[in-house]
Amino acid sequence: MTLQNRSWAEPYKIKMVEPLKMTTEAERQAAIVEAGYNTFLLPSEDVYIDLLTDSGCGAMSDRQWAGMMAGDEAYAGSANFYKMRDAVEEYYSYKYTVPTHQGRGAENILSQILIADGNYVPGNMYFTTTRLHQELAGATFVDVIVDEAHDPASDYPFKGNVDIAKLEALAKEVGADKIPYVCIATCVNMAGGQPISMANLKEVRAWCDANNVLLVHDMTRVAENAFFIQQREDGYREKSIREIVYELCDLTDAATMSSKKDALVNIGGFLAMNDDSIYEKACNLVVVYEGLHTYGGMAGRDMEALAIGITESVQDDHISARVGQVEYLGNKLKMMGVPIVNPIGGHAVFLDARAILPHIPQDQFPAQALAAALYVDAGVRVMERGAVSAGRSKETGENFMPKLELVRLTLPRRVYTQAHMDVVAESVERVMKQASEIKGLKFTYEPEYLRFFRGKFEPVEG
Ligand SMILES: Cc1ncc(COP(=O)(O)O)c(C=O)c1O
Ligand SMILES: N[C@@H](Cc1ccc(O)cc1)C(=O)O
Repeated sequence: MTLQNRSWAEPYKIKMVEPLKMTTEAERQAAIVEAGYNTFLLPSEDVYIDLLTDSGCGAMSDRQWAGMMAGDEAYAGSANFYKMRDAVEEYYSYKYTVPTHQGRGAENILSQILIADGNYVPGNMYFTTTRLHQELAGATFVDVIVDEAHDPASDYPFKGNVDIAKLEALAKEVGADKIPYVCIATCVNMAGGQPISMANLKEVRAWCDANNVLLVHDMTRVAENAFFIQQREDGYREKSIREIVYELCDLTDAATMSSKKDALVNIGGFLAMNDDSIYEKACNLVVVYEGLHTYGGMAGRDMEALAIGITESVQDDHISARVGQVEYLGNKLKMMGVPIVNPIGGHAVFLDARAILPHIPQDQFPAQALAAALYVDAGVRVMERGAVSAGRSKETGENFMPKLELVRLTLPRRVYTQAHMDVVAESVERVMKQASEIKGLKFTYEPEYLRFFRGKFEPVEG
């Protein structure tokens, strides 16, 4: 893909550094026990290379930091809000923008506006917070992603695609009038950072039009999706990321955004749409949950940084280096024989924990155990994305047992170097060699909502 015969380098240079703390293996062993084998509960000071998430932990540019000084912290009508709103319209096509403190704030408001009790919301695989807000608003989430997305070994280039036959079957079963909207994520997080193709999104759009159903876009990683379209889809090779991002957004009616990812800021999000009646309802609700409709929980300076981040996020050089670094790590792991989700994703490399730890049954959470072992080996923090994340069925209370039992090595944007990636890959290789010594885990504490964030575990003995 981007890695041709010549070497490439990041399109920036480093002008400020944050020292990292090294710890001993004994210290890390004590820290993971204290954290209940949950990497979310580790103090970040005890982490050497932090690949927990790509959310809010990217490096802002000097332009963005300069913009922070131009923060207009007026309670109402901040100049930075108008700049952010204009950037959303110019780059993402949506006419109306409602700021929120982060993505899930937007999900909450949108779900409350569009969902009625007993509705169904189809989507290209679930995301934890998105599904929870849909459920809290009274809907049942239905996965309509293509089957290939559930197979880590499949090389299918657009694993984020919707299987239109699944959408059609749902509408036949429950009635299209019970479907308020189809929820499409670009570069599907839980599928391994896998893109939806433009052609498929157009088909979804046509289906929505034919059935009088809205199309909502979780645009958290839209620029990464655009990069894969540019690389893989006929007719897009000569188009810029900026053009492709705009075209993707323009196919949809409304969007929720966690701007802590692709839009290169440390905090913030928004809800955006073209329909003025939805906008009016969103303005009514945002004042209840987030703040006035011109700040929605964001400081003026953060809205300024976001407006600038949007422009940087769609630059071709930026995005090819960003996805290129993920590819570099993924290819290195592949060469070492580590089983990972194929194709390599946009924001992360996903390890196939089932294949690495075949001796641990899924109800003993192999991905959680692997994430903990990786931390102990070299201080690299990663995240479980399997049965713990999937939670329990709201109907039966049973644990979901997803086909994908993964560990996610997530790359913050513009933060680490290739040397960090080498250290990470070597650690994964070392842990894999000792895989048979890793034990399964059981819950000692299970929170009611989004249990993966704060749950605690201990090893299953025997
Ligand atoms: C695909 C996707 N949607 C929504 C969210 C929610 O965003 P936030 O963490 O900003 O609330 C996230 C990350 O959490 C995400 O990765
Ligand atoms: N969206 C962020 C933070 C997050 C992590 C896990 C979640 O299930 C929810 C939110 C991420 O994907 O990394």
